[in-house]
Amino acid sequence: MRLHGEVSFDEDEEEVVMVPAALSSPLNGGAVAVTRLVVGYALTKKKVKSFLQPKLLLLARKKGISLVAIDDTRPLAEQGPFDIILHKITSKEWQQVLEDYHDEHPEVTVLDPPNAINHLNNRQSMLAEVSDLNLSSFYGEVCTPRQLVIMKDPSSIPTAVAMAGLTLPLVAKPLVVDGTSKSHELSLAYDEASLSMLDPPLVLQEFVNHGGILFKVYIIGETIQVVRRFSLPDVNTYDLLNNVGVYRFPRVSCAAASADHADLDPHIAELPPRPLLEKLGKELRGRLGLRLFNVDMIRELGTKDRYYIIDINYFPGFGKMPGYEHIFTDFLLNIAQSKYKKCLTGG
Ligand SMILES: Nc1ncnc2c1ncn2[C@@H]1O[C@H](COP(=O)(O)OP(=O)(O)OP(=O)(O)O)[C@@H](O)[C@H]1O
Ligand SMILES: O=P(O)(O)O[C@H]1[C@H](OP(=O)(O)O)[C@@H](OP(=O)(O)O)[C@@H](O)[C@@H](O)[C@@H]1OP(=O)(O)O
Ligand SMILES: [Mg+2]
Ligand SMILES: [Mg+2]
Repeated sequence: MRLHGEVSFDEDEEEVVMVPAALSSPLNGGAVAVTRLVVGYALTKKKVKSFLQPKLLLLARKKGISLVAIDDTRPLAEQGPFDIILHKITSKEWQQVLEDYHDEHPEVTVLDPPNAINHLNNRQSMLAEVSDLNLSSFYGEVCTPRQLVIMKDPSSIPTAVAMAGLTLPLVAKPLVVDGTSKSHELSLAYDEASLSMLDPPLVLQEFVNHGGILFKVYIIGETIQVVRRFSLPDVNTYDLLNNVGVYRFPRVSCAAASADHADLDPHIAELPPRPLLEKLGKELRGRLGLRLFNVDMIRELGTKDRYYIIDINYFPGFGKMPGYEHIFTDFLLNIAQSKYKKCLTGG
């Protein structure tokens, strides 16, 4: 933990600095050791716009957190010093820079480790940790839709699907998630023959009817928050018998509005039980080795507690989460406090 160690009196301080409890140390005459937490960020322009909203910047400033843009054209070692680095840049070069920097500066918290994030950049590995989760059946069942990975040769898809015994309709998703809009282009395939029109590499996932509502579960460290979003509508037998072909969707989730204040059937709107979400968040945090992500969850239509996880995203659109500025700044301060405590106890 880097303590910048300036000594000042509250009333003389130009900026209002709320010194985190574990970091403040009263000195003679009521002065406090002013501590600044320096958080470097390497984010795309789009992410900076959606995440670094004025309300977050203002609160961070009040709490003594400096958010500093990392210049990726300059060596990282020449910038900072940083206490924490936030990042969502998928290039191999950046990941190497970050790993080298972390080897040199293990005291800096990197949120999160690039190799752990990489797990979420592939729609097969992202769900692997979920498929053997064993959440207590008391709270409900959490699983993933059956899916098949197709690497190449579209003409082989109908046979591969039949052999795997997947049930139509199927959602086709690009295998790799690399931040491009192309990696969010989905298709819904109604019949086997049309599957050969798809463009591998992709995953084919069974479509699960869920009443058109999706639960976005945001995880920021130990805090979990869930919101409702409109999702794809259910597909019934009539639709299945009367539709052929592949329906393409540019980016479903981006267009999906919040359904938190919509007048919905209570069976469909009911949020997943809190204990289930707590357990899920804790398990996934540990298994994925990540602290900043969200999980897209749906409840199978007609069931009370059968949930499917269909997507996991690293450093998602936290700016859309109500009250994120408080949760995120507290999260950063907690990291600093635990490091400081460790430092004091020599741990
Ligand atoms: N197996 C499924 N069954 C039912 N609906 C699905 C399924 N998979 C995806 N969907 C619908 O399609 C949407 C987009 O799918 P998904 O979340 O996998 O894509 P994404 O591009 O990774 O989204 P995001 O922008 O959240 O990263 C979901 O939010 C949901 O509405
Ligand atoms: O667009 P937003 O900022 O809100 O965030 C979206 C984010 O885009 P960004 O990282 O470019 O911001 C996406 O990341 P990539 O896969 O494209 O890298 C993905 O994580 C979505 O799930 C996020 O939406 P949410 O799930 O929170 O609704
Ligand atoms: Mg999604
Ligand atoms: Mg996604």
